[in-house]
Amino acid sequence: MLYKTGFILKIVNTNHIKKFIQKNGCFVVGKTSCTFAAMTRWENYQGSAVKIITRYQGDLPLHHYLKQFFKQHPQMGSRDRKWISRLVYDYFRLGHWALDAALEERIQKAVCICEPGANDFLAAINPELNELAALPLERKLESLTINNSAYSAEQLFPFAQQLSAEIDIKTWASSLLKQPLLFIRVRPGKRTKVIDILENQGVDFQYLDNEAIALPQGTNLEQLILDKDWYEIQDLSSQTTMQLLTPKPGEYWWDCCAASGGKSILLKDKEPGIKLFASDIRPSIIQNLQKRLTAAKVSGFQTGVIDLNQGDLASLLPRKQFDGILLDAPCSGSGTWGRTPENLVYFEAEKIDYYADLQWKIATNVLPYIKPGGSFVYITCSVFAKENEQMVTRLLDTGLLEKESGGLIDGSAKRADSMFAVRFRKK
Ligand SMILES: C[S@@+](CC[C@H](N)C(=O)[O-])C[C@H]1O[C@@H](n2cnc3c(N)ncnc32)[C@H](O)[C@@H]1O
Repeated sequence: MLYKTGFILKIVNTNHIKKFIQKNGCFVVGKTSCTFAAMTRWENYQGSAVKIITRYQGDLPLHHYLKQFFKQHPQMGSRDRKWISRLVYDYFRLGHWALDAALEERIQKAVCICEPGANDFLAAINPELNELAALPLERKLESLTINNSAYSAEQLFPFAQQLSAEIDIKTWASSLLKQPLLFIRVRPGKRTKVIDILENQGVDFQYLDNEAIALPQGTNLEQLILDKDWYEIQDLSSQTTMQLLTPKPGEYWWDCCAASGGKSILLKDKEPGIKLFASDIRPSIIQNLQKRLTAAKVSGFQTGVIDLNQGDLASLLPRKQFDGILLDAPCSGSGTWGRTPENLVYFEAEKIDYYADLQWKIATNVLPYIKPGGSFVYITCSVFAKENEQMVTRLLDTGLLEKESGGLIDGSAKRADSMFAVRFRKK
């Protein structure tokens, strides 16, 4: 803005303007009177958030989009980037509630609702809302309207009809208004070392059951824990799926939608004595998996690139049958929308059928490769019945499987993702 207003540079000392900008965020010229009006740092943040929300079309993950945006605006420092990102993420957390409202109103109310208390942005931009921001979430939701529209869970989350029966829409929708925590899984034998570091560095952490530790979002783990094989970043509910995995030494397991290998490492940590085959649909994904497993010092695994949406897989597999198959299926990801609230706004309900069809095809294509008596673990990070309970019913109807245990893993009260995981036994 400063550099467009060339004539100012002629009449005012440039250092003076630079100092002014550092303090206030920017500098504008009143068009008619030629008097100078200061745009505060906070107005600037709001302006940038409006720009981002207007331009973003949901076609790539929001964190990638923000990264690109900040790359194009290198003058923004880390504090600026953090604040602008917070405003944008809070905006999307409101889901479909009053999407037609003016962006500035919606951003300010989103910050009031989603931030845990009074904050510098609202103090500067809207002190009245800042007073409300200190109240408990329920009180804020009762007292606020956006563009004259009152809050309801169904307005925020219009897919209530599709939810798994165990999920209460009110609790679910309000859980989306809070940013989830960062969870790590401490690798075997590293618990004391990791906890010592976190304590010595004064990190505000919570040690949970098993190997899980909850940390505030934004904790810079890479700087804190230099040994990368001491922990894995893994959501709490994803860690909980470990309870269903029962690999025994010498068994041969197939992680058939392995992505970068989060569950492969989980399997190997649970039972290092298994042999593991990990596959996914694209070579680049498998290259990442190989790097990640090597960095995690995991050995004894083979990999493959396989599209499971096709019939005869036998020639692509390292053996005819496996003791266990883990299918962490491609899904709507709706159980993780607390972390990716942009999907709450851009998701189209027809996609649920697309994923359910794909999950069915993949599951029925891999079933022949499980030994009789072997395990089949089906996992999604979805909260939709069609991808979860209804898929279990369809799989049981094949007559090939018995359900052993599992179901919904509701992470909403723990500020974690929600997942669905079931272990079957092949008859
Ligand atoms: C939910 S992710 C798996 C996450 C992984 N298990 C983990 O713990 O990090 C689902 C994976 O399924 C893969 N996928 C999608 N369609 C596929 C197909 N037709 N055949 C094989 N894999 C597929 C995706 O590439 C994606 O990596």
